[in-house]
Amino acid sequence: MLPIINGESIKELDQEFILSKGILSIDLMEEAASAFVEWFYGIFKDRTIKIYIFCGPGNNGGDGLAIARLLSKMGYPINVLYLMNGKGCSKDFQANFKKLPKNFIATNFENWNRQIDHGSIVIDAIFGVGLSRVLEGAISDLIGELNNAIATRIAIDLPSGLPSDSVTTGQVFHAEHTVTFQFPKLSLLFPEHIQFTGKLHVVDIGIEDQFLQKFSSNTFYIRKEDIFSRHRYFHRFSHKGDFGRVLFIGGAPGKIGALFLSSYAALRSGSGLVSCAPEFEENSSVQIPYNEIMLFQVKSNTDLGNMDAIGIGPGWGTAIDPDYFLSIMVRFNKPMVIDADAINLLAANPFLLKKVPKNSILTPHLKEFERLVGKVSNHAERIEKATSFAIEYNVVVILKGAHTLIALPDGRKLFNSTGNQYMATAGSGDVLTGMITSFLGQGYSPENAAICGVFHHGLAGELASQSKRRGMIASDIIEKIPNTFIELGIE
Ligand SMILES: NC(=O)C1=CN([C@@H]2O[C@H](COP(=O)(O)OP(=O)(O)OC[C@H]3O[C@@H](n4cnc5c(N)ncnc54)[C@H](OP(=O)(O)O)[C@@H]3O)[C@@H](O)[C@H]2O)[C@H](O)CC1
Ligand SMILES: [K+]
Repeated sequence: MLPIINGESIKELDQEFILSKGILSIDLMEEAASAFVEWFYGIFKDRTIKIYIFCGPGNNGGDGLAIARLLSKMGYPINVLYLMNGKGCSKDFQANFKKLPKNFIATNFENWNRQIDHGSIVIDAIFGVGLSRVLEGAISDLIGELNNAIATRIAIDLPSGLPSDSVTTGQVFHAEHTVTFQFPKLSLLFPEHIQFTGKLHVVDIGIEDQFLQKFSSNTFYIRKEDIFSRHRYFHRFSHKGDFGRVLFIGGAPGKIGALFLSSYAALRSGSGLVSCAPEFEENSSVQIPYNEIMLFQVKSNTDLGNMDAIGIGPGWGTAIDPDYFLSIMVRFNKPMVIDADAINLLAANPFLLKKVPKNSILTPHLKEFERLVGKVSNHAERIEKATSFAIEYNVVVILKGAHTLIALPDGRKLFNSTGNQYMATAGSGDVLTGMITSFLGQGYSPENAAICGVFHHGLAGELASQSKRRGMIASDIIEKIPNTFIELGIE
């Protein structure tokens, strides 16, 4: 997985990397600029579009100058506006400034006529990971102006004003696209920063994962290439029992749809045998809308041990006796997936928390999470609380949202890269519970079930939204689960 390095260690990382490769820091800057330009040309093919590049005094500004040179060579009309500070500019900024072609328009921003043509592109190369304080005065005003311009805004590495690892308190550039180098900076993954980050693109500048690993051992970004090896593979003699026997418990009257969504998602994720136990009076008649799903009675059936995995909570309601939940955990006594009303039950009855089977997977949305751990004021605090909760109770915590966080019991934090805003729809979480439970039942470790479940869920949402956009519903996500296996080459 791709390590995420904190802002303070990035300078040290760059130094060590260039030393180990026998290259100069300006070579790495050139690599970064080329990676940006390759991304840029993939999207903005019209070479008559006017581009303004705002360059700060440090290496982020140096990137901007190198990009200006490369884009101008390709024929794009470029305007460079540079900002000096009292201490002068970085060495690589100066070197790239000298490399600008002779006929190039580069203006000190103090002499700028403050005009941005409508429909042009504004590239923010003012500050990156070297931001040392909140923006003030003329720079803050400039960012405010750029945010009001009728233009497409693109940030290089980080939107200016955004600290790398914490929540911002000041003025920040509002990017439509952020193109970040090698790995996402942590703050780009915070939901409160989505308005600044826009669409996030991570571009490779040639620093290998093994090299990055030396600078971060506990925070990672999950990419497509991390998934293949985490799956189990079956052969033509595999029996339906090999694909797991899973049970879903939940679905009180009026909320039974949640239980069916989880169950159906498990079938589409490859489970061999799927049963569901709705919270109805025993022997009352319940119509299951899918022929492949069996009905199961939990209360009269003492033996839960022949289930490979249990997903509990979707639509369970608020009237559940905590001792009943306890009896299920004790009878099953293996990792289970705990969601929705089952999480609320844990929060309301802390004695139950200590009884949760080790390595179980909890999948709270942000409100359910607060019920478990108390109020949190921002995402940085939420990440810390999820991590300590996972360690304390020896469970996997999946904090659902943009860039879903998987907090593992050994303290590692994994951020997901798939999914989009259209997935914020009723039942989307129930689908995720179904998928994770399915993988757990197919014999995956809790860690791999969580990673594969979260990644495939986001990918299924991306695929479904291609034709459905904001009209996408949870069942559409389920229908695309099989395509995610095809897309990733999973047998
Ligand atoms: N491996 C990589 O990821 C690479 C990254 N590159 C790019 O380099 C930047 C980081 O460059 P750095 O020079 O360390 O920092 P910045 O350019 O972001 O900013 C430093 C200058 O900005 C001044 N500063 C900082 N905060 C403020 C502020 N609030 N107001 C005014 N001025 C500010 C700072 O001045 P100080 O007074 O704080 O010293 C510096 O002058 C990274 O983000 C990438 O874009 C490389 O190109 C290649 C590899
Ligand atoms: K920037």
